[in-house]
Parts: sequence; structure tokens; C-alpha cells
Amino acid sequence: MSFASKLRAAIATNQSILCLGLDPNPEVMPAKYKAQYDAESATHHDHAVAYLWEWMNFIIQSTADLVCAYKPTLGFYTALGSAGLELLAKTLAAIPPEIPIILDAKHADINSSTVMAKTAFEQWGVDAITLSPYGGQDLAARFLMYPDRAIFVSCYSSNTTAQDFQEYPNRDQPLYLNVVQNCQAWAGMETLALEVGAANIEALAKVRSLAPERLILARSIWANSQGNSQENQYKIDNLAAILNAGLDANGDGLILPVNQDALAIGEPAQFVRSLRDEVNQAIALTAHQRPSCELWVPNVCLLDRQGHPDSNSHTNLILQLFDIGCITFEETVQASGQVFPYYIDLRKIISNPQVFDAVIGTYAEILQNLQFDRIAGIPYGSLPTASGLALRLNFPLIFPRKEVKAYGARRLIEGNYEAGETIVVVDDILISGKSAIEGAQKIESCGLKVRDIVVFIDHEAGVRDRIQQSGYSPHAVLKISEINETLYQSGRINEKQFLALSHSSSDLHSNPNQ
Ligand SMILES: O=c1ccn([C@@H]2O[C@H](COP(=O)(O)O)[C@@H](O)[C@H]2O)c(=O)[nH]1
Repeated sequence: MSFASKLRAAIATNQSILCLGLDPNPEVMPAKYKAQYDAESATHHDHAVAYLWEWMNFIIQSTADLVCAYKPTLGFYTALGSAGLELLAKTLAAIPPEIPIILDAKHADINSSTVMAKTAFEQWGVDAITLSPYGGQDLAARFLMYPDRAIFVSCYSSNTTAQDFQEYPNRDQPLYLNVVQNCQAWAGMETLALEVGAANIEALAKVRSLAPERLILARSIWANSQGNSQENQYKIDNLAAILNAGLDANGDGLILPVNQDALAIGEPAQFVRSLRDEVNQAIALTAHQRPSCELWVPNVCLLDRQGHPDSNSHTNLILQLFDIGCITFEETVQASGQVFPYYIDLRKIISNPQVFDAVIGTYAEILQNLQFDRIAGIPYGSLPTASGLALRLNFPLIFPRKEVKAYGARRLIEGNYEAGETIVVVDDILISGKSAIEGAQKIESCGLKVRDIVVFIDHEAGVRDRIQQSGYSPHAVLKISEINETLYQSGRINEKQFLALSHSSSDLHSNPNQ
């Protein structure tokens, strides 16, 4: 079972979003083990570790029906030497298989990442691991080779001195928000989650607004709280605010840690149960504050998503495309000479296997309903996509050359074909339709038939009519207006950018010859 499914099941079964750290930290050991641990540790280190095991095992046995995940911190185990690694193996084995394990490793070293992924996922059998983001996508990729496991990218720490780096260069565009934005392009929602120090609730809210669908593991939520040891109870001071900042639009997507200090009190079950109930009550109280539409929105909801079956996957894809820089707001001269205040560069998807695969999937859904013998990509932008489609759908590929070589075979079309065959043309974006129409005509000049032109983005403003007037049927995965509204509603673009995108397509409509 994948990490995501296991977590969902554990949350549902135990009615809990609490994650409990299994940290054999002698400094917070309950008194009932501590005296024996201290007595043994000076002379018989291995015997002393046995008391840590008793403690860890007791915590697991007492709380397995109250938490949604366990989180052993690797550093506490390695600090105990070889006995610590044996303790880790025993502790992991004691966790019921239906409760996911998040190994808190904050792994950062690229050289050891392949072997670390193998050990963590294959030998220790953990379901997820925390990573430092600064090893980059290469480091994460070693762990993402295991599609049923997950990574938690540590994107914000509550350590006071970490602010020097995280908030760099300024509070308006801090590094940590760049991390949040970029790392989401590494993998989908089931396999890449975020770890956020939530002592600063504003930071948690900012992360949530940039990652509306990701699972977030909040940390340090106890930093501002006062323990009340007399009543054997700890309260999270800002619970409602933390939930409001961290929950997703459906009231999910957040895991909260149990206070480690509270485990020192010796009877964890009672404490964890009352914390779980308190959290669940607070979640229920936040329900009325959530917008009723499916997207998280700042204060408006423009989309009517009724009867739009693919809206969810389209939304995610649009946000990912934006986050990997496929949509930029800079003045660009189009092939027609017209200047647009933005540019859509779908060529970037090839550098992101996750997004590339999703984009190909959306084209494939359209192609599956069409009749054709071969696929043709329009160079250069659409050649990788057309190649991906040819492999995925098992159809032969051709492409019309952009320029005919003055030497060699001087072919107008690359690849083999038979005259009279039907070709489906694949292109990236229709602005005026000129590139796609010219490509289709080049193919037809070689004795082939073109019926359908399939693109990822229809820029609207009458381009479909132009394609039809040229004798072809246009099909598009997304319309520019859908992209624009989704980006605006999710807070990715501001009103000025929203209006720029809306106006450009309508300007083109009023002057279709441009
Ligand atoms: O934002 C843009 C605009 C254009 N392109 C490229 O141009 C053609 C589409 O333009 P037509 O006017 O329809 O010929 C498209 O194939 C892209 O290669 C772009 O990428 N992004």
C-alpha cells in the first residue's frame, strides 16, 4: 500500500491527524526508566539502551490506536552508536504495519542518497523520509524512485537563527517560499509532502497558499505553549490559528506532532487521546470558515466547475505549469509581430518528468477518441510531446521539417509513411493557428491526410474558427481563460496579470489578422 493510502486509512481508522515522535532521548525519559538507564549507562551502554527500548515499545503499545503516523528521528538512534541502530530496527518492527512511519532523517547528502533510500525504504521499511531541500531535485529523485513511498521536504524551520537564511533576501520574497514553489515540481501530491515549522503561523499560512493541495507536516507547534505538568496536560496555545493556516480547502492535508515533553510524563495514552479529541473538535469548528468551492481562494470564486469532470487534475496541472515557469509575465513579440504582456513556454515541461508525463496523459485522452494512422509533431516545441504520445499510444511518429536541408535526403517529412494515411497533428499552443496550419499543409503536400489538430492550449479569440476554416478539427486540453482563472483564484497571479491575460486574447479576437 502506498504511503498516501496508508496515511489516509490510519487517519480515518484512528480519527487522528497526530504524528508521534519515537525519539529515544535520554533527557526526556520518564522517571520510571530513567534511574535504571542512568545507573547502567556509565558501565553497560548496551544494557542501558534496553531501557530506551522498553520506553519506545511502551509508547507504541499505548498509542497505536490514537495516532496517524510515527516519526522516529534518525539522529537520536545514530547518537547511541551500533546499539542505537539495533534499537531503531526493533522500534520499527514494533510499529503495527497499518501505521505509516516517517523517518525524520533530514537527509541532505547527494553521495549517500541512493544507499540511504535503499536502506530506509527496503531494509528498514519506512513509508516516508524527511529531506533537506538544498540537495535539490537530484537528491529527491533517489527517494522518488520508490513510487509507493514519500518524501517530506523540510522547507521551513522554527529555529530562530534559521531565519537568517530562510527569510533571505527579504520577507516579501523569502528563500523558503522559493523552496516550496520549486520542490512541488519534483513529484506529485501522493509522494511529495512538506515539513513546516509552525511556531510562526504566518509562515505556515504562506506555505499553504503556495501549496494548496500538499500534505503538510507541521513542526514546533508547541513552541509557544505552556506545559501544565500539575494537571498532566499540555495545550496548544494557537490551535485554531494553526489549523486555519495549515489545513487545505477540504479541511485535510495537515499532520500535527504530539508534544515530545509530554511523553516524559509516563502515561502517554491519556494525554494523546485528549489531544486528539481537542484537535478534532477544533477542526470541526474551522469547517464553516472554509470556502465552499473546491479551490482555496483569497476572497473570490469565479469558476463554475459543475459538469467539468477533469477540473481537479486540470487545476493541479495548471498550478504545476506555472510553478515550473511555463507562464511568465514579460513582454514578448509573437510571430505575428504583436506584443503580448506574457509568454507561455511549454518547452520547459521536458525537464520535469512528472509534469511532462501528466501533460502527455492529457493529450492521450483526446487522441484516444480520434482516428489516425500516425502522429505528427510540429517542430520544435511539440516534438518531445509527440514522441511521448507515439510511445505511450504505440503509434508511428513523423514530423514535417521546419527547414528542408540543402544536403542529404532533403526530406520534407522525417519518418516513414504511406501516401493516403491519416495523420493527427500535435502542437503546443494555438495563438493565430499559423504554425499548426502550415505544419498540417506541409504534411498534406506529401500526399497525407490531416483531419485533427490537437494542442495543449487554445488561446481562444477565434483561433478555432481559423483552424476549421482551413479544413481541420481543433482539439485542446486547456483554454487560456481556464488557465487564467485558475491562476488568479489560487493566488498565483495578481489582478493586473489576470487582466493582461484576459485582454490579450480578446484584443487578438478583435483583430484576428494579427
Ligand atoms: O506564448 C506563446 C506564443 C507562441 N508560442 C509559439 O508560437 C506558436 C503558436 O503561434 P501561432 O500564432 O498559432 O503560430 C506555438 O507553436 C509556439 O511555438 C509559444 O510557445 N508561446
